[in-house]
Amino acid sequence: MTGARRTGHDPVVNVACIVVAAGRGERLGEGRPKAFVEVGGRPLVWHALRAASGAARVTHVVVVAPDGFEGDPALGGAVAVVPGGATRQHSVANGLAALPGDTEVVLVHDAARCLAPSQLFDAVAAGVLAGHDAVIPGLPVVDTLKVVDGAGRVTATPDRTELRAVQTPQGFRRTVLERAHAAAVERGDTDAPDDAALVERIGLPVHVVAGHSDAFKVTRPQDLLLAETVLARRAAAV
Ligand SMILES: Nc1ccn([C@@H]2O[C@H](COP(=O)(O)OP(=O)(O)OP(=O)(O)O)[C@@H](O)[C@H]2O)c(=O)n1
Ligand SMILES: C[C@](O)(CO)[C@H](O)COP(=O)(O)O
Repeated sequence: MTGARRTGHDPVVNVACIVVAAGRGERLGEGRPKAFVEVGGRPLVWHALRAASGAARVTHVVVVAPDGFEGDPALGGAVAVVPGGATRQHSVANGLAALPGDTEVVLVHDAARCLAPSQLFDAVAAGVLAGHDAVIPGLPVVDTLKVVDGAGRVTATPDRTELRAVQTPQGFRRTVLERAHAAAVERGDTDAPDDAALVERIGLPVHVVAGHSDAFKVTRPQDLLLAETVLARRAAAV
């Protein structure tokens, strides 16, 4: 989709979404890139692009695709398709390099979080438009977490009320995300866990908003079963 949108009384702001879909999906073990594994009869990336394009505040969608999949029909919902990199961080950098010059806000989204709803994209974008440099969705953790040393001994039990399991889309002021990625390259970092971590490393605050239970990441085979269940629940609700 193209064209800046006027949202309510906001001035026109171009909000681009980079959907990273170039991972191998080794933990899923389907023998093909995870983003092209199907749930509800459609590839994960198709669902992710549908949600990104359906967000009222998103004006431009770039997808980062694995080798050989650049022309796949599932990518029809994206304006631009760019090649993936060796790590997620490299893939995001490739997407960033392909943004139109007038982009002011960037959302970065995992194709693997294929059922994150459009409202979550809008909520994250709204946080950036309200003045935060970086906004990420997060949910409280449901397990007690332990810090464990190399010998298998527990060294700490963090207070889980302070912990969040973070999701995508993550939203940034474009100049901040570009600075964070450039600083990572200077430091020699190549495989950041997420984009917010790169912003933290340049000393800027990252704001957390409520995540969504449907924004879980398809990582292992049982996650496909959950995705099918969510789609069936949605179909039954219409
Ligand atoms: N070189 C990479 C690695 C990951 N990703 C994307 O980043 C998201 C989160 O990555 P992850 O869930 O780890 O996907 P994979 O790397 O495919 O999974 P695995 O580690 O099991 O191989 C996914 O949408 C994936 O396609 C990417 O675009 N480029
Ligand atoms: C970006 C991310 O989805 C935030 O939770 C996550 O860090 C990706 O992790 P992965 O190990 O690359 O799947």
